Amino acid sequence: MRSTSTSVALRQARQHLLESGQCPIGLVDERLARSWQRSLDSGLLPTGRLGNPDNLEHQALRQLRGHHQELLAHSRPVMEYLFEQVRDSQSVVVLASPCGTLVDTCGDAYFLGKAERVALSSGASWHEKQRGTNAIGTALAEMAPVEVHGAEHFLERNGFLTCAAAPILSATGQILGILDISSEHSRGNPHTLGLVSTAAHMIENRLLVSGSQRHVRLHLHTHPEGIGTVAEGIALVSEDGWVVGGNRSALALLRISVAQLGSISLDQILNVDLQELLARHHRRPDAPLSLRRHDGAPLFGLPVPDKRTVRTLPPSAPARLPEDALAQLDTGDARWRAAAAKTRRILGKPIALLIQGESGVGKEWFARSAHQSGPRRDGPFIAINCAAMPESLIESELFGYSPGAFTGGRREGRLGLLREAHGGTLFLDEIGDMPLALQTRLLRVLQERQVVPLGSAQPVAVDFALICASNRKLREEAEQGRFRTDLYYRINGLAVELPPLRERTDFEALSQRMLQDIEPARHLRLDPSLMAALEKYRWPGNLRQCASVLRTACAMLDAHEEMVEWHHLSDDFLEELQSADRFSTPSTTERPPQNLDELSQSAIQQALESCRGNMSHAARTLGISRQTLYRKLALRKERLAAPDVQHSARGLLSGR
Ligand SMILES: Nc1ncnc2c1ncn2[C@@H]1O[C@H](COP(=O)(O)OP(=O)(O)OP(=O)(O)O)[C@@H](O)[C@H]1O
Repeated sequence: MRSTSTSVALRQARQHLLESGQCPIGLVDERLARSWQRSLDSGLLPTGRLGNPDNLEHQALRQLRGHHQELLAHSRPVMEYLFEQVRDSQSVVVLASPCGTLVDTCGDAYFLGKAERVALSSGASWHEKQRGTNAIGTALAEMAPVEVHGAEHFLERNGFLTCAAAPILSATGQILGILDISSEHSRGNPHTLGLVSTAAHMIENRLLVSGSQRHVRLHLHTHPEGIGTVAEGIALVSEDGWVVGGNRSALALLRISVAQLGSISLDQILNVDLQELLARHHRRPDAPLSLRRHDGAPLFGLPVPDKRTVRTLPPSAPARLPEDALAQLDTGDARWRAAAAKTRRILGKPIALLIQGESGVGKEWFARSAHQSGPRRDGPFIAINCAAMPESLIESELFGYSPGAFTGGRREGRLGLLREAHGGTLFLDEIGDMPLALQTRLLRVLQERQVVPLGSAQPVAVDFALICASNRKLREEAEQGRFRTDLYYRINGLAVELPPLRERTDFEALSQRMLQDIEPARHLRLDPSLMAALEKYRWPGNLRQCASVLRTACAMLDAHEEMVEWHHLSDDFLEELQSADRFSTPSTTERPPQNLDELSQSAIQQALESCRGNMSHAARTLGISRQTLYRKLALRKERLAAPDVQHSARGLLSGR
C-alpha cells in the first residue's frame, strides 16, 4: 500500500474520524480506510491511550525468539545492511513475528531511545488490534507491503512516525515475519518502501535456500545474468517433479499461484521434466539452461540438486553418526530405557515401530526423538493424530487429492501427508482409531510404497520410516476384529511399551528434568515433602498431567524463589492430591479392614482406583447406585475431617 491520500483529504478524513467516531468514505485510499475500520472494530479510539497491549516479558520474548531462530538468524545481516542505507535518516529497522510482536531491532541510538518510548522495542506488539493502523500491523492484515505516514496512523500518539513494512513469506506463501523501517515523519523518504520490500525478498531467498534440503532448487530469470541476483526466481521442485514451493518471482515467472503448489508438475509448465532438466544440467553444470514455458515465453534456469535430496538417502547409504536424541529423554527408568535401546537397533532399517502405552506417557516425544536419532533426521517428521482428525477428512489429508477431485476440496488439490513425509518419518498417532476402510488403503500404501491421490490414476512413489502409536492394546483390537490383523503385523515390526508414570522408578529425575525444561535459566527444585507426595500420586494423565501441574506451579513462583512448594499448586490439584493421599493413608489401608464399615470403605476405594475415579463405572462395579456411592464417600470425608483423624493438610499429604 503506497499512500495516495493528499494532506488536505487526510486532514478532513481525520477530522471526520475524530468527530464522528466513524471511518470516512472516499477521502482516503481503500486500504487505509479498511485499516481504520478494523481499528475502530477493535474498540480503539484515535485519541485513546493504549489499553493493555500484549507486550511480552523477558522469558516469553526469549521463547518467541527461540521459535523464530532461523528467521532472526537470516534477517540480522540484512537488517544491518538495510540500516546502513538509512543511517542518516534517524531510523530504526524492526523485525516482527507473524503475530505482530517485535523480535529484533537495529537502529540509530538516538531514535531508538525515542522509538522505545512509543514501544518500538523487542517484545512490544504492533498488531492492529493493539495499536490500530501502523505499517507492521497493517502489512500483516493486508499481507502486502505498506507504508503509513504521520496522521495516517490510527492512534494520534503514533502520528510523529513514518513507517514502511513488507511481509516476509515462506516458500508456500505463509507469512514468516514483517520487516519494517520506522523514522520520524519529517525524515520520510519516498524510496523506503522499495528498500524494505527488496530487503524482505533477500531474507525470503536466504530462508528458501537454507530450507530446501529435500528438493531440487530451480533458479530462474528471463536473462541468464539475472540468475543469482535478488530479482531471481527460486522454485522448489520435489524429487518426483512437482513444484512444491517458490519465492514470489518464481511464481510470477512460472505463471502459477501459491494455491497450485504441490499439485502442478514442472513439465506441466515448462518444456522439460525434472529428469531431463537434471540430465542437461549434468552435461553443462555451470551454464543456465535455456527453457520455454508452454505459452512460448523464454526463460533461463539453473537447477541445484541439493546433496541431501531424498534420492541420495537410500536405507543403505552411510548416514552421519546418529545424534542420540533418545538418550536426552532418558531419566533412568529401566523399562523406558529398554524400550529406547530396542528402538535404537532398528533406526535406519525398514522396520516399522509401534509404540504403545497409556495416554500421556510420552509416545509422541519418544517417536520424535527416535526420528531425530536416526539417519532420516534431516527429513520431515509428519505427525498425524488419527483420532483427532474427522473421519471424512482422514482420507484426503493422508492420500491427498488432485485438483477438482471432490466438491469442497481445495481447487488446486493437495499433496497429502503421506507424500509430505517422503524422505522422513510418518508418525501415525492413535492408529487404533483409524476407520477400517482406511486401514485397507494404508496397508496398500505400505505394501506398494506408493500413493494414489484421490481423483487421480497416477501412483506416486513414497519413502518414509513408519512409527505408529496407540493407547489401546492393538493385538486385542485385532483379535476382536476392530483392527486389521494384516495391518497390525505390518506396523508392528518392533513393538515397545512405555510405562505409565505411576510405575516409573525415576520420578525424581524426571520431574527435575521437567522443571529444567520449563525454566531453563533457574535451578528450580521440588520441596522434598511435595516430591514424596507427587511420587505416590497415581497420575492418571501421566507425563502430560505432571508437566502441566509443574508448569502451573512454576508460574506461581516469585522471581527470587527456586523451591516449588505446596502452596504453588493449583487448588483443584492440591485437593485431588489430598484426597488421593487420604485414600492411601496408612490408618485406613495398611492394616486389614477391622469391621463391616471399613470393609465397605476399602471396597469403595478399590473400585474407584480400578475405574480411575469414574463414579458411574465404580458404582456399577460395586452393585450400588451412584447416589449411594456419593453418600458413602461424603460420609467417609466427614469422618476423615473429624478432629481425631484430622491432620494439617501438609502433614497428612507428606505422610508425616
Ligand atoms: N521424556 C519426557 N520428558 C519430559 N516430559 C515429557 C516426556 N515425554 C513426554 N513429556 C510430557 O508429556 C506430554 C505428553 O507427551 P506425548 O504427547 O508424547 O504423550 P502421548 O503418549 O503421545 O499422549 P497421547 O497418547 O495422548 O497422544 C508432553 O507434551 C510433555 O509435556
